[in-house]
Amino acid sequence: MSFSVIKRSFSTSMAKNAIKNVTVIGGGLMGSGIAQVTAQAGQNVTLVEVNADVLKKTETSIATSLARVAKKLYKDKPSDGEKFVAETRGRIKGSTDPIASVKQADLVVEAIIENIDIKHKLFKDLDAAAPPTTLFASNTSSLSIGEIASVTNRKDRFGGLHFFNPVPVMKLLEVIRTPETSDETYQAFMAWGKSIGKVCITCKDTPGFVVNRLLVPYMAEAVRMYERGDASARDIDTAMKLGAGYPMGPFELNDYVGLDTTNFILEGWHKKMPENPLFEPLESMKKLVSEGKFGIKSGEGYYKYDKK
Ligand SMILES: C[C@H](O)CC(=O)SCCNC(=O)CCNC(=O)[C@H](O)C(C)(C)COP(=O)(O)OP(=O)(O)OC[C@H]1O[C@@H](n2cnc3c(N)ncnc32)[C@H](O)[C@@H]1OP(=O)(O)O
Ligand SMILES: NC(=O)c1ccc[n+]([C@@H]2O[C@H](COP(=O)([O-])OP(=O)(O)OC[C@H]3O[C@@H](n4cnc5c(N)ncnc54)[C@H](O)[C@@H]3O)[C@@H](O)[C@H]2O)c1
Repeated sequence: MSFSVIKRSFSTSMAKNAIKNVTVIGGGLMGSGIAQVTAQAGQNVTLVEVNADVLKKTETSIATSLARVAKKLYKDKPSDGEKFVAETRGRIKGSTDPIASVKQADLVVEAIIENIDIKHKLFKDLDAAAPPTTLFASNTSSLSIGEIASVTNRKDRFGGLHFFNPVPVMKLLEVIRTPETSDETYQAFMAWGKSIGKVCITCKDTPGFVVNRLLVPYMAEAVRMYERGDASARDIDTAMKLGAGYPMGPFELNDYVGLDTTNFILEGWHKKMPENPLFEPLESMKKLVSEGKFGIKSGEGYYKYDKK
């Protein structure tokens, strides 16, 4: 079982909303979901990872997720579900060569580790390799889009496309424009978001955009409550699910998002805004991250999980 190779045609004008060939860089929690929903919408996807082993894992997680989607969409006709899965997977091509992967891309969505230096290095290379018409977007949770774009020569064709985990289920897409993002690019992002079935909202290039600016301090406050010994993690989770109607409690959500990601977010914001107590990094989270306990993806975080 392997990703198929797709022949693709290059479109030159974004004005017709001709995004057909999308390159997704990073196939972790988010990149795999972004590749999946894009392929589900009938577009060709090249998914780039660091090596063949990670690509294999990405492929497995997309297959598992697609099977869940097919079960729901085609519950009365499983054979159509199988066709849907095969066709969707057939539109995704795996690659370990970021430079080659952007040569024919209409849009590049970056979903690699939340680290400005690593994102800068990647975008510098991609900017030199991609056609000038290619639009670039970052799925960053917390970094400034303008700062990420600063290393490229296409700041007018750069913006934020911030998805939510799990991407195949969460309907929202935050579209972030910097002062330099052109109207044409912004319109193309909004149209593309709609084309892959998302509801788009617009936000300026501010820390955390809309959702994370509210959600991350909430998750951090829950950890502070636990660190003070006010209540157990389990009871805080139960409280927020049964008392506030949240689908997951804050510790379940931290483990789901990835403690490495939340920790990166808090450390980055704290460095930039040390006066804001909401962004103070968390001792228990830093310790778990230093032990490689990132949450569900590593098998342990605030809770323990069965390794699949
Ligand atoms: C930090 C970042 O920058 C920003 C973020 O992403 S912040 C995080 C945002 N995300 C959240 O807040 C998620 C909160 N949690 C939830 O909404 C829900 O718990 C959940 C959707 C993850 C799971 O829902 P839950 O009812 O507990 O479990 P489950 O029954 O397994 O899943 C519900 C449905 O979603 C589907 N589903 C869940 N995960 C899926 C996946 N990865 N792929 C495809 N389908 C999936 C299931 O198949 C199921 O479908 P059904 O209703 O037709 O049976
Ligand atoms: N986890 C979330 O809930 C969430 C939600 C929205 C946005 N984000 C953002 O999305 C991005 C990715 O987060 P994630 O949770 O998917 O992380 P993740 O750790 O699950 O996946 C990141 C993937 O990127 C790959 N990678 C790293 N460097 C690479 C490179 N140079 N080229 C190709 N692949 C590379 C890694 O091998 C890894 O598989 C981050 O910027 C994060 O802040 C995360």
